[in-house]
Amino acid sequence: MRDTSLVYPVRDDGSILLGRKRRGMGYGKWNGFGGKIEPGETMRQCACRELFEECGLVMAPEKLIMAADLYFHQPSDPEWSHGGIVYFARGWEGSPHLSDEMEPRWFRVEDFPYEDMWMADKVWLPMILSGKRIRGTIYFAEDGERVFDYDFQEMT
Ligand SMILES: COc1nc(N)nc2c1ncn2[C@H]1C[C@H](O)[C@@H](COP(=O)(O)OP(=O)(O)OP(=O)(O)O)O1
Repeated sequence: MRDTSLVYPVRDDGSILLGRKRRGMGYGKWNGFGGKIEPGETMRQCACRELFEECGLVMAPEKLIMAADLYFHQPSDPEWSHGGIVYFARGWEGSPHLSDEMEPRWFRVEDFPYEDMWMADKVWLPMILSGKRIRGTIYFAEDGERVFDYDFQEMT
């Protein structure tokens, strides 16, 4: 699969915008906003395009804050495996709205709905929410859901 972007907008009070996926990969799960990179785009441009398409927020690519460089690896299915660059966003324009792809809602970090998110999020999201910048690989089982291993390094 092509590499992907994933953006978590953060308000001044620390709450974070998640979206419940309304179609496609991760259907029904709460996640950040993002998608597959298109030819000719940088990953930052991809992240801002997807953020706008999925909830209407307008963000300048250079203002995104990179938080993680991940590889979602399913050894049994190389076609599924893909990279994911994760950003925080602050200082966007506009207000989030429902789209064909996402139902947006603000969450306090302590109220994150991990039971309705990708299982692996429980492992790496708390690291970046605590201010670490990480690079690493998450090894998924054949179902593309369960996690059987992971390996992260902190980026300096
Ligand atoms: C497998 O682990 C994952 N965890 C999390 N938290 N997010 C993930 C994982 N794998 C993919 N994602 C993210 C990356 C993207 O933001 C979306 C998937 O993007 P999608 O397939 O919807 O990409 P689009 O380009 O929007 O797709 P179409 O235009 O083809 O519908 O999930």
